[in-house]
Amino acid sequence: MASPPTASASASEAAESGRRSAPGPIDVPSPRDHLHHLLDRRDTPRVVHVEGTTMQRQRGEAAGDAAAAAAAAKPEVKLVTGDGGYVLEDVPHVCDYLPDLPTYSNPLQDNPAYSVVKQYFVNPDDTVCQKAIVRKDGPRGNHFRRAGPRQRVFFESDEVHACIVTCGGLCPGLNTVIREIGGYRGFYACNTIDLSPKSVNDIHKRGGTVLGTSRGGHDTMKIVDSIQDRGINQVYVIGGDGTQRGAGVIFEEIRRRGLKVAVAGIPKTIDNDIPVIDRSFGFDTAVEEAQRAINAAHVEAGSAENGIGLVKLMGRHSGFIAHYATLASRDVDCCLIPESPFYLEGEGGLFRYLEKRLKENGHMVIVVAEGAGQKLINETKESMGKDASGNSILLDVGLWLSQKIKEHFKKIKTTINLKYIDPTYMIRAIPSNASDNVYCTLLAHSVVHGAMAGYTGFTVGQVNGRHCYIPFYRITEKQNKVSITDRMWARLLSSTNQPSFLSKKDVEDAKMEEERASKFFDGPPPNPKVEDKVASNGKAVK
Ligand SMILES: Nc1ncnc2c1ncn2[C@@H]1O[C@H](COP(=O)(O)OP(=O)(O)O)[C@@H](O)[C@H]1O
Ligand SMILES: O=P(O)(O)OC[C@H]1O[C@](O)(COP(=O)(O)O)[C@@H](O)[C@@H]1O
Ligand SMILES: [Mg+2]
Repeated sequence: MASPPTASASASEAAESGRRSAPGPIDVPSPRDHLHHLLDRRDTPRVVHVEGTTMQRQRGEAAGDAAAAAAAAKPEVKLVTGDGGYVLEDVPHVCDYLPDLPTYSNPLQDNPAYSVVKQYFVNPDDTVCQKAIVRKDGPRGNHFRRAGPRQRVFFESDEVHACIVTCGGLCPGLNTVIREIGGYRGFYACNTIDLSPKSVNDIHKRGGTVLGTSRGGHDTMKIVDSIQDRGINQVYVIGGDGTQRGAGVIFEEIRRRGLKVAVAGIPKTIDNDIPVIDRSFGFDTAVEEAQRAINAAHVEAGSAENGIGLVKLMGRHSGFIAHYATLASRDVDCCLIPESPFYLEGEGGLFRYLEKRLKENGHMVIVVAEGAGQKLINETKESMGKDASGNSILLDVGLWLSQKIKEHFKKIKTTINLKYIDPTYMIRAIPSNASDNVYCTLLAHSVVHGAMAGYTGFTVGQVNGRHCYIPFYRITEKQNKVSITDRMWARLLSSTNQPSFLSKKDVEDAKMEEERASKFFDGPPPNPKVEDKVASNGKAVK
């Protein structure tokens, strides 16, 4: 097993030195506070804290009673602290609960294709920092274990009996990931397909998933029974936040049963709503494909008097596709996303802006993310309940908005030509583009390397351009959202010239909220206050 990085200062020393009182309305975390945030997460009561090279495990399952079993079923936070406010949020390893497993030399070293590589195996101590921007006097911050092939592996090739499962909505690139992981079996007897190099040969050129997908129906005990009965020892789970949550529960049950089974996730979401990682696969493809719909809307709008082209794009809670598709297109006059509430009537409202834009330009294009304006719609329509996975079913903002715009212009006796385009399912059903294909391939390789090395209970992800292994709880504890207080959203506002729909107070509230969230979830900030400085020996610098 990979040994954690050495640290000259003890965590308690570093933690003690970092403690400071809250200096203002926004409490900037010291390294100690940050550690406490990690340790105190509601759903993560069990902690394995590693100082330097010594692992100290604090686990309750040995007691064997119900409380201990319940505690054992909760996710575990595995921390390694080092010099200068360094924190590694490590992932579980099969050796954590099966300490005496044999290891084997990685068969890849005999692969002629890789013989030219200078240093093929990654150093087991390599970690990837979560925040790319740090200051010389700031803490080094949060890190994740670097992905890649290890010299020693915990599974012999012949012994591997893997399964792949895809869940949730479709996303371009699913088949590429399946193809690159290689093929094995799924969970349920009447619902599995055997994959072979031949059968997966050209699936990356097809949209959808050759395995099929579904929502709901997660039954942890049945799934783990099935894994056990079939002798599966590597489980690859491709899916979004819901799926990764499900994978976390499967992993906990597998650990409770003491099975030598690696459970690894590959984050899938066209919405790009998974936190921590740079972007999710399929997102790039979706933004590219959305251009076709936006172009069509622009052509339609530009060819009619007072033409309005309205395009709905996916994005349940996160408007990234709409945001980036708008920025890429430059033909869009207004982009509406779930993160930025808007209103229709009055000064600064959508209708005034539409009237102005039509007067100036004779036509316009609006892009709306499917989760935008749901509160507004709910004022007049009943909610649609939940899907089988428990996600709220959204009301169609595109149809609603089309109706509202038509009613408004009728009221002010202005003739308009509105064309509504909903390309959502067409976008997510296409195969991945070249860039996503390469991304999926590399993610698939990284996840297999992790499982072979015995890591488990992790999701593979790209952070600051490097692949790493991220504990499940980090991926599922919050959603990645468009930050309406950062430069990227400002760039969009300046490119479309649309109103921000936000009052000064809304902006202040949004800033406070985002700062609070990043304090809790993202680790120490790059610019801690002077009193929070920590020297390389872990002592506070005054
Ligand atoms: N908290 C959870 N525990 C166990 N399984 C879950 C949990 N949340 C979602 N799931 C399961 O994960 C699968 C996919 O979830 P869903 O929300 O539909 O898609 P996505 O993974 O794309 O977000 C479903 O089968 C759902 O039942
Ligand atoms: O109609 P469906 O198939 O339930 O999917 C709709 C949802 O699926 C998505 O495409 C992806 O959502 P998930 O990542 O949760 O699967 C959303 O953008 C959309 O709201
Ligand atoms: Mg989801």
